[in-house]
Amino acid sequence: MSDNATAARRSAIYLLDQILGEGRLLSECLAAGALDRLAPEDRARAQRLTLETLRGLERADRLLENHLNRTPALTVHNALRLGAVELCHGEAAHGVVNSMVDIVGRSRKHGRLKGLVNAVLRKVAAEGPEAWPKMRVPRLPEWLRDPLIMAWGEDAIAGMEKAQFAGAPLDLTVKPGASGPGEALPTGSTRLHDAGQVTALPGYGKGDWWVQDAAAAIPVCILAPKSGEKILDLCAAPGGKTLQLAAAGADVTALDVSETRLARVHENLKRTGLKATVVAGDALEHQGQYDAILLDAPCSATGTIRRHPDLPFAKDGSEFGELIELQARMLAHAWSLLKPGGRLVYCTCSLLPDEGEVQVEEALVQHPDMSVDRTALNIAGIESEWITEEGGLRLRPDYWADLGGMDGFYIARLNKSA
Ligand SMILES: C[S@@+](CC[C@H](N)C(=O)[O-])C[C@H]1O[C@@H](n2cnc3c(N)ncnc32)[C@H](O)[C@@H]1O
Repeated sequence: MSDNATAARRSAIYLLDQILGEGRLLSECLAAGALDRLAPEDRARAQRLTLETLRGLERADRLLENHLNRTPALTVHNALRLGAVELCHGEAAHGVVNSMVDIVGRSRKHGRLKGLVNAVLRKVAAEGPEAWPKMRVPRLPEWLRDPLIMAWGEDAIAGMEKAQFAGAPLDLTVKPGASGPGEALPTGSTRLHDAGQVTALPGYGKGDWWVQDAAAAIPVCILAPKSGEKILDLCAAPGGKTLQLAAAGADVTALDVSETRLARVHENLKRTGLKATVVAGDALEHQGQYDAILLDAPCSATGTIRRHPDLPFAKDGSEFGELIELQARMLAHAWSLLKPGGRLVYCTCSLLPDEGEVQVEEALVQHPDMSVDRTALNIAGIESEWITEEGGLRLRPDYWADLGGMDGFYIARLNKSA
């Protein structure tokens, strides 16, 4: 057992404690420096272990409950869950068990439970790996599963859960005229299934491409930016769509309320050699007149669970009402910043119709000079059955099942009368 492997496991258990016990998102823990003390490869390992444990949590709990009389303290439970997932993924039993016994044994509060950890994990090592693939695909929690079933039906949700359990490959958007690694997807992004370290991939240093889920690259294709146009990217950070707009030669203003997240936009622009005016500010207070606007509004992010399996555990849906209200206000304000004859793309990485289809239906009632442009959806790789009644585009994680799925998104192009 290497010290590094144990350090990564200890950090993964800490992250699981934060997500499952404190309701914090993994991204928040990382931004707060949770893994800063680890070497880069151990940091990557701790993150991978955390994500794998969350994806397999339901199965791990089922295996563990057979050997536990009562649920232990959260941190011990998380050590057992992590151990169970690693064992069932084929990791050598002695390394995993010794490491978890060591971690729990060193805890002042829980050290006396190291015998229990040893005994339980040995039983899981004996029977878990064979049982694991026969267990059901882990389900979303009911607070999210129920409204999604109402919206899309049981079969679709089962497909989404399968995609979420499988996790996401790495998608790249390649700068026009450059090339990038990976296989080409129908919409033009490229995809790698075993990417490894992103910064080591060819073209990273030259800024030939950036990481962006294939679904997240579609809104800008639908906006169809033209060289020289004055375009506002209203909620821009970390900047994947800003880069697409800038790469098309548009005169881009990239605005976001979060200074911390805007640092990523600056980094991305620098690496790719692309240009945009970056503004820190509230979208609701911004002024100006633009040829085109991209509104990638803050949302529940329920379309990104393939990549962020912490979300259903850290959240409970209680703040979604406020987000839905904010989206409506942002859309109304963005509309006032659009020149007559201009176009706006509204999008969210959400699976909830209230953050997509319903927002557009309501905006159409409120703005007589607004119309949905269905012809703008006529781009490579878009299937006609993904187009919604009101004329938007609904993308779901269960689409492209054979290719490795895509993030859930809602996208609509709205044109303003001249
Ligand atoms: C879905 S993310 C944007 C992702 C980005 N468009 C991209 O492609 O990389 C939503 C963003 O909205 C920002 N945001 C939230 N409230 C805002 C507000 N009132 N004004 C401006 N930005 C806001 C958040 O900081 C977050 O970066």
